[in-house]
Amino acid sequence: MTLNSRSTEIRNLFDRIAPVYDSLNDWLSLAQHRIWKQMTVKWSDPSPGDICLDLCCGSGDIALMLARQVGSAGKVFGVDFSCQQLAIASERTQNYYPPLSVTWVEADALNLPFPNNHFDCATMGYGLRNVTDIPHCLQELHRVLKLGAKAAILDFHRPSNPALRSFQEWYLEKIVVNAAKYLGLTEEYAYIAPSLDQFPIGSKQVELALQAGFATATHYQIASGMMGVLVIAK
Ligand SMILES: C/C(=C\Cc1cc(O)c2ccccc2c1O)CCC[C@H](C)CCC[C@H](C)CCCC(C)C
Ligand SMILES: C[S@@+](CC[C@H](N)C(=O)[O-])C[C@H]1O[C@@H](n2cnc3c(N)ncnc32)[C@H](O)[C@@H]1O
Repeated sequence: MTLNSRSTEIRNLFDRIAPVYDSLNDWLSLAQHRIWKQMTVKWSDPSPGDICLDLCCGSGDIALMLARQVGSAGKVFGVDFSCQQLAIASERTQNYYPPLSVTWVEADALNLPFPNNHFDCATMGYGLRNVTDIPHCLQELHRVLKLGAKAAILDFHRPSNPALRSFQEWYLEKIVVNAAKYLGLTEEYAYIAPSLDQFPIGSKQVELALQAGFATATHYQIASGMMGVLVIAK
C-alpha cells in the first residue's frame, strides 16, 4: 500500500495508540461513544444478510455492531490501514460464539480493494476527519455502494452553542490531553482538537457528499452538537 507522508503519519499515530484506544475512549466519553456508534449503525440501515463496509474501522467497535445486525447470513468488511488497530479488532473477534461474520482488511480508504456497487450499507466512525482527501474518500464510498444503499458517517462536530463549544475545547485540551499524558501519548491526543478545526461543518459535509454523487445527504447533530452523523444514500 503506497501512502503519502501525511497518511503515513496518521497511520503511525493510530498504530501507537491502538493498545489503549478502546479503554481511553470509554473513560474519556464515559462510554457514550458506544451509544453514538450504535446510532450510526442504525442510520446505515443494515438488514440481516447484508454485505456491509465499516470504513476506518480501527479496533472494530462499529464493524462488530454491524455484524450483530446482519447475522450469519450477512458479511461485514472492516477496513483500516493501521495494522495495530486491526490486530486489536481481530483479537476481539476471537471471543465471539457463534463467530461473527467479519473480515478485517488492511487497506487505504482512498483506494478500496472492492468492486463497484458491492455493499448494501456502510459506516464510518471518526474516520472522515482523519483521511487526507475527504472528497476522494466520499467518491470511493459512492463507488463501492450499491444503488440506493446508505452510509452513516460519525465524527466530531463543533457545537454552535458558544458555551458547549467552549466546554468541548476545554475538555479536549485539558481532560483528554492530560489523560493521554500519563500514557506518554500527549502528542497523539493533542491531534484531536486541531483536527476538528480543519473538519468541514455539517452543511459543508452535505455539500461534499452531493458533489461526490450521492442522491441524498443529511447531517444530524448528536451529543448536544459535539458530535454529528452524515447520512447519505447513493
Ligand atoms: C471515539 C471518539 C473519538 C475518535 C477519536 C478517539 C481517539 O481516542 C483519538 C485519539 C487520537 C487521535 C484521534 C482520535 C479520535 O479521532 C469519541 C470518544 C473519545 C473522545 C476523545 C472523547 C471526547 C468527548 C467529548 C468531546 C466530550 C464528552 C463529554 C462527556 C461525555 C461528559
Ligand atoms: C479515530 S479512529 C476510529 C476507529 C473506529 N472507527 C472507531 O469508531 O473507534 C480513526 C481510524 O481511521 C483510520 N484511518 C485514517 N485514515 C485512513 C485511511 N486513509 N485508510 C484507512 N484507514 C484510515 C486510522 O488508522 C484509525 O484506525
